[in-house]
Amino acid sequence: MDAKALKIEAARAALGYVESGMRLGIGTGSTAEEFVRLLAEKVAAGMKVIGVPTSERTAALCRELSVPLSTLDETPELDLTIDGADEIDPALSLVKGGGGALLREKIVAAASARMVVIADQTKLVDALGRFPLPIEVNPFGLKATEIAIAKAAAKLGLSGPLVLRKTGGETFVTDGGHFIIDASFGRIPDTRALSDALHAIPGVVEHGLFLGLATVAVIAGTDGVKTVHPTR
Ligand SMILES: O=C[C@H](O)[C@H](O)[C@H](O)COP(=O)(O)O
Repeated sequence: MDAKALKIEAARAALGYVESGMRLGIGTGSTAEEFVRLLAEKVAAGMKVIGVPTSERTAALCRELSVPLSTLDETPELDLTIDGADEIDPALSLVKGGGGALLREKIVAAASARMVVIADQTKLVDALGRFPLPIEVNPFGLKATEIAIAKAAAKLGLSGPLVLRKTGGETFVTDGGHFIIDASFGRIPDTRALSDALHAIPGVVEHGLFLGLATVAVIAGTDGVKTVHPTR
């Protein structure tokens, strides 16, 4: 089974968490897109849900497939968010933001009673940090913010390249108008300490560590789909 097929299997299994009448946070990325496609089939068959998309990209796909949408301002409390991840550890701490949507994803997940993460088995890790950590920053004072990130990381014994994300040769700009610095720190032993240190930097808007947000992960592998609960 190829990676796309595994993503579809995880997305299909996550549909089991969706009930008619729910207010849904809808994630971003290739796995979340498979979920949107399957959700659209359920909606066409009569399921009543209202979705809050976590990116303009997801919003466009939902509109194309006639999945009813709301905004977080109109619908500020959600029953469930379904989203992908770049890395998932045994506590269900996540790295997200490979697609640049981490800020809206985190706001939506925090407004949801539950968050189901969908992924193929390659996303499971023993410790977060193999995937570069996306850090969303304000364009103002970019260099100063980068220096502050490096200093904060060094205090925690972390170091590595900080790379301003580009796409097609241009600086990548998030839906919120911010930039992303991808931080290759390697293994992050204390994710909470790094999260707190990054939040203390004024130019950092948000980062891609999702701690204590995911309630369950639905992981598709070559031997089937399994449900993972956080080990705390
Ligand atoms: O910003 C993007 C999101 O955090 C995605 O959920 C994450 O990058 C995983 O994406 P994919 O399902 O394409 O691997």
